[in-house]
Amino acid sequence: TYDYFERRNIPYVKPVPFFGQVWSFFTQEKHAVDVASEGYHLFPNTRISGVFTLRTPAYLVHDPALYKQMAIRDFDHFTDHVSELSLEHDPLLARSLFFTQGARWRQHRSGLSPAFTGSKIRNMFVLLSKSAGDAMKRLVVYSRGKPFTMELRDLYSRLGNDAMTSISFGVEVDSLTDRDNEFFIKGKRLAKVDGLTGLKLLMTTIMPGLFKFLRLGVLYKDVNEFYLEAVSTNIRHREKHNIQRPDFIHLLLQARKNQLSMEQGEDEALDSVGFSTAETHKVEETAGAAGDRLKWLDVDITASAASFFFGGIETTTTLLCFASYELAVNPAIQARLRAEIDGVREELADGVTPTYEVLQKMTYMDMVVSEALRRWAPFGLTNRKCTKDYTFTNTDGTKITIERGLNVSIPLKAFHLDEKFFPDPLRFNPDRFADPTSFNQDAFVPFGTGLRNCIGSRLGLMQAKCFLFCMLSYFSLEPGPKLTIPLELDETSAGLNAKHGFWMNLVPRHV
Ligand code: HEM
Repeated sequence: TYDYFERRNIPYVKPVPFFGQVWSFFTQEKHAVDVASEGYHLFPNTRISGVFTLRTPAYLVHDPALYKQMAIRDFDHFTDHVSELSLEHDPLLARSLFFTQGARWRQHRSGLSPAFTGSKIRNMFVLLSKSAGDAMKRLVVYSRGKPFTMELRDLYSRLGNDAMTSISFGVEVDSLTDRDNEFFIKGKRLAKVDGLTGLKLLMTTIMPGLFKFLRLGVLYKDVNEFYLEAVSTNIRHREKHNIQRPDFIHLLLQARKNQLSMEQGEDEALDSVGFSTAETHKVEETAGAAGDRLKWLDVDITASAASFFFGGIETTTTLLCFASYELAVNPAIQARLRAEIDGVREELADGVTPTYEVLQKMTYMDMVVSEALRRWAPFGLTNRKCTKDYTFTNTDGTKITIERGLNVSIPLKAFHLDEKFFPDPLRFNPDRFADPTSFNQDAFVPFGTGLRNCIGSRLGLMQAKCFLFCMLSYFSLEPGPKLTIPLELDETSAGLNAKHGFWMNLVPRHV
């Protein structure tokens, strides 16, 4: 078994007998993303390297151009993410876009894409900015005009929970005041990516076969039941009272009636929300799938709403935490961003709540957010399953064939921190994005690339920009006494997190 790569003359990470790379995941000396990306640093002169999970060979892509080629031109060879969840044990996650596969994924993705156009996100943005603005006003009252210290991961996950609960599940909650409301508690369990859930998620990607064999579920049973009940009740209430609200439930109900499509009036000018916006690709449904159309039962609608929550909340919270950390430790960058914010205030009806269009044209905000996504990629590793044998040429001219069924990892974080693509990569320098032609754009992939890229990039970016706008309008950010500088990362978390939290002093500005 372990001579698989030797025979093919492909560099590979030497496995720990029987465990392969999995051993390092469980000893947790390094973060799981770094363990999975180890070959990238060991073998700089190849487009791909090998690794073993238990006794099964898998690949790691080293060349961003190869990732792009696999994800776009040769997509038919890599249509799926690797995890396989069971519909029985994970009724929501197994139906969610990230985890569906084959024809079902195609139906899902092409059905959902019209819900993520610039025009639709702009409509939802009204709910988002209201939720963020109201929360900030409550923080201002709480501060009584004096500086106070706060852990920002907790704060942003509460704000994110409220915004996403409103947008995804059609329910308004206030987790700053009502700290233990059920949507916050269940939302935390839904989007939790560390502890046991994180371990199980990790297993679905590195040992999908074993995970399925053990008949494990990732999400807690009570979480599945809570959201199914909440969304079904919400749907019945809307139908009975003919309620329309610009949120995902509304769009998914339109999909149920076959009325969700790219509309004539879609305004393309709203599609780009900054340099990092993921490209939109058209996904065709396969011929065989047409007769077996997705019916958008309540469980499908709930699963989609839950997947937007699951996919969006941790990632966007992570982006906000690390961006805030960099702003706190780089006061000149914070001052420049604040000057840009103050400069657009007079265009806003109330002088503080940002609009979609105003955020769209803030260039320095975009540079700061792009650099935060580069320096601290919230999603450091993605993957593809090879669905059809794939042959390409390596740097030394030899042909390599990835066999059907093998897993391929893509080290997004390693691309972002490679000095060959981004000189002085550990330095937080938004000015890199002043001229994006100055670097290899294939290597900047915070939302992945190709047909299976992130469907929610517009929403994630707009949410992050809106929260940063509100935060810096009302407060200056300074390192708090408990903040470790430089940040010490939590190597045991499945996501990207600070070991000792993001403790900041929030100093009120008088606006
Ligand atoms: C800063 C915030 C975010 C980051 C950094 C991020 C990053 C990513 C990445 C790297 C992928 C995998 C792409 C690939 O395999 O090529 C992904 C997939 C996905 N993301 Fe996001 N994401 C963010 C926000 C969101 C939001 C707000 C939503 C939903 C509203 C969302 C929903 C999804 C879904 C459903 C997928 C799976 C797409 C598919 O398999 O077709 N994400 N995201």
